[in-house]
Amino acid sequence: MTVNRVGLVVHGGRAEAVAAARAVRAWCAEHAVGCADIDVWQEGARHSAREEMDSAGDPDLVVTLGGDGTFLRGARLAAENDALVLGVDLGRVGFLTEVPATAVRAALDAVREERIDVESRMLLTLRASCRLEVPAQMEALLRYGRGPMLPPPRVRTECEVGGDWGVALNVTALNDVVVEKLARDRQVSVAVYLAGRLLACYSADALLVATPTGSTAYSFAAGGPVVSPRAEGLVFTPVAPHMVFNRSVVAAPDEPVALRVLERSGQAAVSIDGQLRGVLSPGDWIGVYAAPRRLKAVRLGPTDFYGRLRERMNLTDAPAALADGQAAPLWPVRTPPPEDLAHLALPPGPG
Ligand SMILES: NC(=O)c1ccc[n+]([C@@H]2O[C@H](COP(=O)([O-])OP(=O)(O)OC[C@H]3O[C@@H](n4cnc5c(N)ncnc54)[C@H](O)[C@@H]3O)[C@@H](O)[C@H]2O)c1
Ligand SMILES: Nc1ncnc2c1ncn2[C@@H]1O[C@H](COP(=O)(O)OP(=O)(O)OP(=O)(O)O)[C@@H](O)[C@H]1O
Repeated sequence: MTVNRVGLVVHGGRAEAVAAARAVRAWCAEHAVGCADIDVWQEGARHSAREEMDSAGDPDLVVTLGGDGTFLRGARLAAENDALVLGVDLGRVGFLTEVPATAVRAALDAVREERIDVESRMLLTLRASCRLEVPAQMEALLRYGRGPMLPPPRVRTECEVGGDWGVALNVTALNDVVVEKLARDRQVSVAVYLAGRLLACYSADALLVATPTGSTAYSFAAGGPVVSPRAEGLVFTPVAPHMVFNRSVVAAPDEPVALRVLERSGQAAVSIDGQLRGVLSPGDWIGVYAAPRRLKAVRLGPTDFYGRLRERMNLTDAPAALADGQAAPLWPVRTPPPEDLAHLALPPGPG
């Protein structure tokens, strides 16, 4: 895997991330690999993923130095170019990031020497009844948020658009697409369709569609299931629905989840991976589906997703269970697994 150019996305508000960026630039200089900073927070306007990647000289590896938010911003850029993304963990939770800051040079060596795995993760994209835009007066309110907004998503010209099938928008979500109430005091009323069939009409604070990766983010906070990132599917989760049916539904990877704002509902905001991208008025709809494109994430070894879940989410054991005994490993890993277990995902065996 030849890496000719690295794009750096840095959490500029964190000194350790700024120091780690210096280490990446030094490594690139030593190995004659081009390196460009991608300043997604540039003063003034933010740019489309295409523009960011063009001005960084089309990197084939995006390195993020920060937390999960920084990784999500880097993933959006990497997906645009089918580039690899490597997350260096300099955040508060670090659920998505792969390597500690102390291992950044070793990680870059591993990429260069092709001692890595590339994990393919599902991304979501969408079609909408109209182009997504944020009204100009809302920009002023966003100064209470995280700085400048992304430009409106462009229409995917490579797709057939219009007619009953709506406008294909160039958005990719690694975590989730969220439709949420815009006014604090007015829930949204939304009809939800799975695989083209009406599931139910919801009145709720928000409705979200998550990937398996995003199942541990907002969907998890709203009571949704934890889904292995190796599984395929779309998780629909309502947030505070005022109705009896409040469960998540997990759709198959080829089943779209569509959300239509009902006639007398309040307006709704659309967020993609936590970033506000548009406003829906009554009658508007979005259809969310698995993108043909996937994220290519650098892995330095087998991912211990459940270990990370236990550790990063501070999962605690039942007090009575702790009093009743210690959890020993389920199966010994000192010998190769018997034939009937050989096809299963188990911790690495000897050697
Ligand atoms: N109530 C909530 O939990 C809530 C509300 C809004 C948005 N979000 C999530 O925040 C995400 C954007 O992240 P951000 O860091 O830019 O904003 P943020 O700083 O508001 O992040 C929320 C938290 O979620 C963590 N996180 C992000 N992605 C994760 C994942 N896939 N698995 C586990 N934890 C994850 C982050 O580390 C952070 O602690 C959105 O995609 C959405 O899922 C969560
Ligand atoms: N290059 C930069 N210049 C200025 N501000 C920056 C830069 N990079 C990041 N920031 C600031 O840091 C914030 C990033 O916050 P965010 O919560 O997304 O971080 P994170 O990567 O998820 O880490 P954490 O896990 O600590 O939240 C941005 O809102 C922005 O204000």
